[in-house]
Amino acid sequence: SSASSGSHRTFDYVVVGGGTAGLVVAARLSEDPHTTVAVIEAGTHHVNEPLVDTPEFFGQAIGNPNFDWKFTSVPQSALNGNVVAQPRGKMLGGSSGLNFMAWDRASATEYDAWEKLGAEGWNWNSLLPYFRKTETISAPTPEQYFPDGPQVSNKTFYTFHGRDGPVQPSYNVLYTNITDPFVEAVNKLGIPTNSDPYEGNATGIFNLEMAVDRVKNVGKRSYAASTYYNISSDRPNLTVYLTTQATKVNIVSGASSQDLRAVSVDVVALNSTGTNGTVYARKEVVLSAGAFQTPHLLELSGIGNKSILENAGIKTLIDLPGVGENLQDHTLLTQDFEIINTTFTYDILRNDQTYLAEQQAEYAENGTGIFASAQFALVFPPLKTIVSDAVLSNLQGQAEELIRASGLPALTKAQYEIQQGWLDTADVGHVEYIMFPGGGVTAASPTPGATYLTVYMGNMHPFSRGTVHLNFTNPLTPPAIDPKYVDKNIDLQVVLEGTKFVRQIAQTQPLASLIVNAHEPSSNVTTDDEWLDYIKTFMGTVYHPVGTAAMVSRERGGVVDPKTLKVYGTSNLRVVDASVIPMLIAAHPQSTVYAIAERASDIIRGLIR
Ligand SMILES: Cc1cc2nc3c(=O)[nH]c(=O)nc-3n(C[C@H](O)[C@H](O)[C@H](O)COP(=O)(O)OP(=O)(O)OC[C@H]3O[C@@H](n4cnc5c(N)ncnc54)[C@H](O)[C@@H]3O)c2cc1C
Repeated sequence: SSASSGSHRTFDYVVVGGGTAGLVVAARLSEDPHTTVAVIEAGTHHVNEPLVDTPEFFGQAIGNPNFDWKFTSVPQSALNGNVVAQPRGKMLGGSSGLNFMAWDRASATEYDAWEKLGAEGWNWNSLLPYFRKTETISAPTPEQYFPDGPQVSNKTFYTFHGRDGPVQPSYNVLYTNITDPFVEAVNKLGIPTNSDPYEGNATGIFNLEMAVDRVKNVGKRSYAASTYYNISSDRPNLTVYLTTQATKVNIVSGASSQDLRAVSVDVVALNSTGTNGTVYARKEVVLSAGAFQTPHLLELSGIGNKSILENAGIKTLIDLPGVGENLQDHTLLTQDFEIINTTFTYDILRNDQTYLAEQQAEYAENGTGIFASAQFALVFPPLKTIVSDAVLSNLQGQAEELIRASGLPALTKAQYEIQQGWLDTADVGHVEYIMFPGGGVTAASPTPGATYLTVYMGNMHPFSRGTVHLNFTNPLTPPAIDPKYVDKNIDLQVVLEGTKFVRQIAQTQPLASLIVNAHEPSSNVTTDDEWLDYIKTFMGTVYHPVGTAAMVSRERGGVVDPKTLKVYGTSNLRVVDASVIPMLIAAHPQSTVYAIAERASDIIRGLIR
């Protein structure tokens, strides 16, 4: 039910942020008809909005204030002072409504590392039931396997996948004829096809599930608003405040001198349909505002590093120096190649107006065809597959030096020790390649009539650590986001090696004979210095910030207790979103965020102790 202004603004639970995690928590807590739940969401609910629903339009809502918070980083010193765009979904559904719909998981080792860092109870085995609980998915058909990928039995498939969860991901149904040659070239370079990367080893090259519904809302993005909100929206005990921004959690002394209590949330209307004033929580406040805005709200509420709060003139209620620290993100570098134009690619939507019109009609009629597709192949090689032994040992040396550096925060040191091992591990992807069969996404414009192959490269396990902190005390001013991209030289070097390897893929058969030339960067870019120049000019993000309210021990710099997800020093303020992830994983995070929120909901309901 939608909120009207009025006097009944007290609920058992107030969830701040109706995004990916927030809508899971709201849907699960409101299953009990005697529990009242409010969601405070700054964006609107987009219904029948092509820029959200149509898979082929992925990326087009970025930068549009109706969908995107449009944050930017502070100037990045290792990138010649460039600022890097930091889009975040501003709508019911949050970033699950803005993202590229990739639906994958990391390797078991990477989730188990969270527990090693101190996130007690959070590991592959404890998350697997929640991955399954989130989704309904059909096993791939024989045509949906990549070359050289053995078929997985239904029994095995459903050990690792869900049959009755709200999100409806699916395998793509339309493939271009550049995909198989790309897979075969990657195979030749020692990276095998992985038929089911969802079983705990997510390395290799694989066809992935996409959050595209082909069952219920056929051909549409399957995201938190169309799934978790849809199943709960007509409950009278669930209230959603849209176009309403939370500005502060009000906190008072609690029963014990140790623990403070969150009692209400101040809110500001962003337009005439929004709500001004205060929303009250009888039991708890749950922060699900995402990896940038959750720490921002904590600081605005007096929880954070005392000296940062003092500088801003905010009274410190809980001195918690981990708030807004430990920011980690996957950096992105994009290259494209012109390919011979007898090859069918997504460029056809630019190059063939008849096909475009036919496809538009088919999508409008049936929800099928190229507009229901966003086709990628994902490649997660271990580091040693893409670099020489000499480079590997050099990188290991750099990691060792980083570990020995004095003044390293305890959490970072523990992470580095794990990451150093991963430099030489077979079951952890170190970089990611995303193959998109089409062009038009690099800085160089496509030539009319030409066809392209795009390869995005991401660094999965960076050593650089950034911060997000309040900028001004005006709560409506965005926080200062400083990801410190490639701040550590080892990251720059991994990106350099990873980027150069893309050329190697392009030079390997059967792909090589389909390539006309390197388009962006052009084949003039060959030396390391030229590559580094390209990297520093064009580095962006895969949009995966995590870690800014980490669930590790307070002594280690944690912000929430992993057993309860309660903010240290409070009895009833929890964080449930990507902020709690203690260390990045080699995967796109959304399916993991949904699983975290499912497990968190069981913790809040007392089903896990
Ligand atoms: C452009 C883009 C592409 C991506 N591509 C992929 C992909 O292909 N696959 C993948 O797995 N992941 C992808 N991701 C990442 C993934 O979407 C996020 O990791 C995930 O959705 C984060 O979930 P969350 O619940 O932490 O935050 P969000 O889903 O962002 O939710 C936060 C919510 O809180 C609201 N909010 C924030 N502050 C306030 C406030 N003060 N008051 C009221 N409301 C507030 C926001 O409007 C938002 O709705 C992408 C992200 C982006 C931005």
